[in-house]
Amino acid sequence: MKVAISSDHGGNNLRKEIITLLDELNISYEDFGPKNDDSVDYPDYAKPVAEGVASGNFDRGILICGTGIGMSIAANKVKGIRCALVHDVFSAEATRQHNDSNVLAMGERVVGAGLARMVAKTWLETAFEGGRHERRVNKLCSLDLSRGE
Ligand SMILES: O=C(CO)[C@H](O)[C@H](O)[C@H](O)COP(=O)(O)O
Repeated sequence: MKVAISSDHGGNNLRKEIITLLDELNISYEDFGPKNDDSVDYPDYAKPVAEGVASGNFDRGILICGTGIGMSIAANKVKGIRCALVHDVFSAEATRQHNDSNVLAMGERVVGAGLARMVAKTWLETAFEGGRHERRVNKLCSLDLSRGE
């Protein structure tokens, strides 16, 4: 599995924690920054991760900002992205099993590093269940087409 990861300034510390987790799990990744703590705009950092996943260059994406909300809104505007904003382990498992989410968003100002690591590990290690959920995910994908770009 190859993961793309980025944050804004509000998620820099948690991004570093999650990168440590990816190293521990031997999961390959590309870090899209930012490279310092300057204030930046989250859509600029969501874009390369979401587009990298949508294009197939990466299997999954992880996005972190202060709340995770801005990053999740931005990512879900990219066709093919199912970004889940998650701060608990139950939802991390459920969104992989039921939604086949391909991007995880978290907020550094919302969740502690210990729980965020558990959320990310669960999300990375849980498989999509398929079955009835596949029909629903296909309907999600068809909503992309109805945007009429
Ligand atoms: O997009 C967000 C809110 O939904 C993120 O939490 C951002 O990190 C936040 O808006 C950044 O705020 P700041 O006051 O510029 O640090």
